[in-house]
Amino acid sequence: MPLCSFVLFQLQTMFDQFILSDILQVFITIQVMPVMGEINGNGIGNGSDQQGIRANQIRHFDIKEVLGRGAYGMVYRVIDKYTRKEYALKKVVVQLTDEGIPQSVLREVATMQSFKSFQHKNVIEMHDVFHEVLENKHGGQSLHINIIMEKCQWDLYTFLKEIPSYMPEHQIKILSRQIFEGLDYLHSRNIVHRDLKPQNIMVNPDLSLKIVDFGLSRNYNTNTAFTTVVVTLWYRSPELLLQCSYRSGVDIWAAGCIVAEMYERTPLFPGQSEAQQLSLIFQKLGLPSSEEWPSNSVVSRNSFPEHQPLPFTTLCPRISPLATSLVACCLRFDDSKRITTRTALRHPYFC
Ligand SMILES: Nc1ncnc2c1ncn2[C@@H]1O[C@H](COP(=O)(O)OP(=O)(O)OP(=O)(O)O)[C@@H](O)[C@H]1O
Ligand SMILES: [Mg+2]
Repeated sequence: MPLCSFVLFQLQTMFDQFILSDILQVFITIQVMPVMGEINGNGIGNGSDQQGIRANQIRHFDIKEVLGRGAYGMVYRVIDKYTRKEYALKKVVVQLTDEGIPQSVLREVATMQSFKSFQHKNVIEMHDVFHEVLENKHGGQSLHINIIMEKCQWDLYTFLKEIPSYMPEHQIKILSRQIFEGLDYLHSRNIVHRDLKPQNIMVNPDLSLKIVDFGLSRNYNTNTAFTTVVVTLWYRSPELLLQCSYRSGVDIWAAGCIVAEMYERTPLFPGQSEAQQLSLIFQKLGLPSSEEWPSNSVVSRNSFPEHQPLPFTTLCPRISPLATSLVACCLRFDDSKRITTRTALRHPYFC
């Protein structure tokens, strides 16, 4: 099937699950931009940007070592051969079969494209996205999506693992504030990250912090209920685990877990299955009352034993009283009572 018909087929079959702006973005990205690519190298960009990347092709970059791996992509350190600037290249390889391009990849491309116009110090700067269609050894074709972004030093997971001792509170505060500032930027643009976790938060030696990996992001409207199973288990909020509708509160829950983890250097709720994750949350924070239990939950409250909340000093012995107060506001069972990014940034913890 020619690539353009294939992409149109993809878009059609995804119509039910994909919002219109995503479709337009993906259409522009996959369908229209290759034409521009012929004129302008193979770039899905405007050929050059303020940072000096020209009509982009992979041969314009020296590919160095692997910086990280994810579900779909490998991330490499690369050097622009012309400007000698260093970047991170996320390469997503998609086999072009009749099964089609994974929706999450299309979503990430669309989101990353829209992020080219967004600028925030705590959200990774995306310089360009371009693609190549390559022949496989056995005759098939694969689509290589190359995302050029600013390169950071560590992800927060590696950072917390490698620092020799506990972080002083003033440093935790610097990092925490930036998580909320990055989220505030995303939420104010109706983007819920949905997969916030230490692996998706980059840290640099000057303690600047950037949120990455919008593979599972999606534009949302206030009343939209999404499909579930998106946030990595340990940082997954109760409404996701109970398969209820959710909004930006899922990121606030994850942020609360991450702030606590920065003090303890160990995850707050390290569940191994969805059921165990819920049990662990209720064992530590107490079983919510029947009034609080969502009426549309697929799991009954009776499935769990009664638990009283444990004091935070037991859960997180290293956390300070003001940090406890902020984390507690992030970890409210009812997402409508959870703190917002705006209010969190005015919390006395940050004053
Ligand atoms: N800009 C960057 N600078 C340095 N390292 C990075 C950068 N972006 C990502 N990494 C590293 O690569 C890892 C994987 O990146 P990323 O989260 O973007 O991909 P992913 O998890 O495959 O995404 P997806 O959820 O779409 O599968 C990160 O956890 C991190 O260690
Ligand atoms: Mg990731």
